[in-house]
Amino acid sequence: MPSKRLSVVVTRRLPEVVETRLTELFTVRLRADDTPMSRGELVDAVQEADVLVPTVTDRIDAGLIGQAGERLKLIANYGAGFDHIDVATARSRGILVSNTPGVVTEDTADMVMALMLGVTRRIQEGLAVMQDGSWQGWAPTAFLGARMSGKRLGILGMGRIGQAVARRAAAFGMQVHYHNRHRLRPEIEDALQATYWESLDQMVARMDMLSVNCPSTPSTYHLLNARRLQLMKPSAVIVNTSRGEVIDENALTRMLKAGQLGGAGLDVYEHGSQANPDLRNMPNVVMLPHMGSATVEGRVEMGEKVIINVKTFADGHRPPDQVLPAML
Ligand SMILES: NC(=O)C1=CN([C@@H]2O[C@H](COP(=O)(O)OP(=O)(O)OC[C@H]3O[C@@H](n4cnc5c(N)ncnc54)[C@H](O)[C@@H]3O)[C@@H](O)[C@H]2O)C=CC1
Ligand SMILES: O=C(O)C(=O)CO
Repeated sequence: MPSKRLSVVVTRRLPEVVETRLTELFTVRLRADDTPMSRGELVDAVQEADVLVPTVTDRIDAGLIGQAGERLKLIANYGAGFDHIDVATARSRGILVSNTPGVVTEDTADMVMALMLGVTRRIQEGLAVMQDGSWQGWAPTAFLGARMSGKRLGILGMGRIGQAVARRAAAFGMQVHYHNRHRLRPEIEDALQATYWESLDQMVARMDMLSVNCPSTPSTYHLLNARRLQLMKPSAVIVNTSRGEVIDENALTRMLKAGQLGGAGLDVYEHGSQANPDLRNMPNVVMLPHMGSATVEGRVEMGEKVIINVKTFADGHRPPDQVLPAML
C-alpha cells in the first residue's frame, strides 16, 4: 500500500520532529493533548487505524484487540517494553507488533547508575539540606554512604540494558554478576567480566546491589517476591528500571520500612503511576517517575524506529523490530 494511504493513529504526543515526519509519510491522526487515551478513544483508534502507535501507558489487551477493525494490521509500539500489549492475541488476529529496542539502552543504563548512586551516596538527603538551606557545613560523620567500588552488583536480566549496566558497573570498579533466562556466550561473558548464576536465589543472597533489567512477562511477575527479598543482605540496594510487576512492591515496602533492606532506587512501580505511598519520604528510597529513557535524543530515536517499522511494513515487508509471543 502506498505509505500516504496508510492510516496511522498515535495515542500520545511525541516529539515534534517525530510527529512532523510521521505526517509527511502517512495519513496520521495525532493526539491533541498529552494525556493517555481513554478506553473509548482507544476503541475508536483501533477501529479507524491501519497502524496503531501506542505507548506503555496504553493497555492493548485482548478485549481491545477484539474490537479492532479489519484494517488494523500493525501495532507499532513507541517503547522497548511490550508487556502492555497482548502480542499472542494480536498475532492470532494477523496483527503484527513491533517495538523500539536498542535506542533506549544507554540512557536507561545511565539511569540505573544514577539511581544506584542516588541511594548509596544519599544524594536526595544532601539535596534536601541544600534546598531548604539547613546545611551547617562539612562534618566528618555526615551523609556517609556506601562505596560503590568493589561491591557486588547482581543484574537480573542480562539483555541489552543489563549488559550496558554491566559495562558501566565495571568502570565503577564493581564486581558484576548476573542471572538471565539464558547464559551469555562465553566471549560476551568474558568481555563483560560477568559471573553467571544459574540460581537467582543464590545470586540475590550474595549481592550488595541488584539491578532489575528483565522484561515484565508471566514468568517474571513477582520474581522478587517476599521470600526472595528476604534472602538478600539487610544492607542490599535494589534498583528497578524494568517494570514494577517484577517486584512485589508491598513486600519491598514492608522490608524497607522494617530496615531489612539497605535501600531502593525505583523508576517503575507495580501499579503504574500509583506507587505505594509508604515508599515516599524514606531517605533510602529514591523514586523517579518512569524516566529511564527520557532523553531528547532517545525519544527522537524511538520515533525514528517507529517510523522505520511502519514504513517497512507499508512497503510490504515485516517491520525490523517485530516482536513475537515466543519472546515472552
Ligand atoms: N525505565 C525505562 O524507561 C525503560 C524500561 N525498559 C524496560 O527494560 C526492559 C529490558 O529492556 P532490554 O534490555 O532492551 O530487553 P532485552 O530483551 O534486551 O533484555 C531482557 C533480558 O531479560 C532476560 N529475561 C527474560 N525473562 C527472564 C527471566 N524469567 N529470568 C531471567 N531473565 C529473563 C532475557 O533473556 C533478556 O536477556 C524492557 O522490557 C522494559 O520493560 C526499557 C526501556 C526504558
Ligand atoms: O521503552 C520502554 O519500555 C519504556 O519503558 C520507556 O522508554
